[in-house]
Amino acid sequence: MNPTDPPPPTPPAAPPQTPAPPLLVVMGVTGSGKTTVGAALSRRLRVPFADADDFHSAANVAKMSAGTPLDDDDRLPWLRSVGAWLAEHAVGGGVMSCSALKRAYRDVLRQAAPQVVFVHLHGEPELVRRRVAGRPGHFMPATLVASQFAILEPLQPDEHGLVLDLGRSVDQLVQDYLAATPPSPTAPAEPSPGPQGDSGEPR
Ligand SMILES: Nc1ncnc2c1ncn2[C@@H]1O[C@H](COP(=O)(O)OP(=O)(O)O)[C@@H](O)[C@H]1O
Ligand SMILES: O=C(O)[C@H](O)[C@@H](O)[C@H](O)[C@H](O)COP(=O)(O)O
Repeated sequence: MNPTDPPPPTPPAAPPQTPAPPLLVVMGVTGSGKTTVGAALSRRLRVPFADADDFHSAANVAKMSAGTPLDDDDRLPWLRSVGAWLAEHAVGGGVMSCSALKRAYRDVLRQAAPQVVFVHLHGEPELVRRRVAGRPGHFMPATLVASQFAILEPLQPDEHGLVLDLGRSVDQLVQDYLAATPPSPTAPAEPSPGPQGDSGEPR
């Protein structure tokens, strides 16, 4: 190499790692607040929201409306369609509210979207029963709350997720999620929170 030759070009710096947008399943028994909190989280995180209630077959809805709990066979096709939505949103992120009561059900969802994070809203059965009894215009009777707690399997240590206290307000729960989830290194600085808490600003 001639000493007057220009130095070889340096390779371009690697672009900064942009973290994937969150892909969440807000899980828990009927009436735990999945729909309400899931929708608030999706606004805060600026990702699409879906409610697994809307993925049930008419037969499943009729069964629950009549006060009969679903069984594993009823739930499998439903979980597969919920998993398909998660897979479709794996890149852009999303929030799905889905009871996902058993480990095996969450395995179906993880198989479709391995990066999914579960946010379990957990709390007192009596508070949940009161909320379901007071919720207007929903097919789920309060009599099914007990059966949902009976089959609920909490997140296991190897499952990616966190547990939040459903007794807190919706704004508090959004903040609890954000506090438990470290901000990404490339995210802009957090603005000071407004008076209403859930400001809809991206994290
Ligand atoms: N954190 C909360 N604090 C007070 N009420 C809540 C809270 N989350 C949900 N609710 C109310 O409880 C009822 C059940 O909530 P919902 O989101 O429908 O639960 P799920 O989707 O888990 O069945 C609704 O009437 C809702 O307005
Ligand atoms: O697996 C089930 O038994 C159902 O999916 C149930 O868990 C779910 O809770 C109902 O769809 C009612 O809907 P909400 O949970 O929104 O009340």
